[in-house]
Amino acid sequence: TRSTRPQRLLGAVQKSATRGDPCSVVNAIDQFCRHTEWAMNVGDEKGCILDSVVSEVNPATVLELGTYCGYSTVRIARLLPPHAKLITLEFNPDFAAIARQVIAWAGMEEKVHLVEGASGEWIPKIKEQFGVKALDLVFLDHWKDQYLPDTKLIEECGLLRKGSVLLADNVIFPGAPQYLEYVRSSQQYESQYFKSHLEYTKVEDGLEKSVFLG
Ligand SMILES: Nc1ncc2ncn(CCCCCNC(=O)c3cc(-c4ccc(F)cc4)cc(O)c3O)c2n1
Ligand SMILES: [Mg+2]
Repeated sequence: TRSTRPQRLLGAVQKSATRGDPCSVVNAIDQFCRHTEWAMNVGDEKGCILDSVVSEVNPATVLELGTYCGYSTVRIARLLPPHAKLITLEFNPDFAAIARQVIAWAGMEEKVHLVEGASGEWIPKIKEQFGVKALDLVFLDHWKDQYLPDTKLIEECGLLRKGSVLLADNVIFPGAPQYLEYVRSSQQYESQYFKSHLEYTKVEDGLEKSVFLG
């Protein structure tokens, strides 16, 4: 039977990237998605904005919602200090299976906990399961209509502290209008839009960075 797009993306990583070199994994995926087959990774252009936010926050604990093939997981993990933790939630077992291999190829297993399951089910378990007191950075890249309910759930679970940063992908395309309205109008957040493009295209998209004010 025909391979899947995630399987072909993993093949490109195993063919072109160096084991243990996260930058070569990121570059191999970008090359593949730009020149061979588009895939819904945050990509290189928005990825540079992601890098700058991760470097600025220098997080000890990161939550990623929506792993897909692990591109942004590797992109974030490569910038984290040795004992920092990245918890990434993936709903789709086939995506999770590929992401584990991409993360392993990059040599990032130590810093990454990949959890298979729905965000709504797992967010309430994070404190006890991972001994997390607060999330320093949340990267939202899962179902766009889940961004708002999951943000409210993260607040209700007491997972944010003064200065915690939410960074949301695709706020323009496919779009997360209700989420944008919420973080931009709430007194509890200081929001900033980083204009960019949908991965590997000329279509406008961007990232919204929202600092929790407590
Ligand atoms: N609740 C829960 N918990 C955990 C979970 N893990 C995964 N999921 C389900 C998420 C499924 C993938 C989400 N990502 C996207 O849909 C996405 C799409 C495009 C795109 C597509 C077609 C176009 F023509 C143009 C742009 C581009 C992007 O950058 C995207 O991120 C979960 N859900
Ligand atoms: Mg995305």
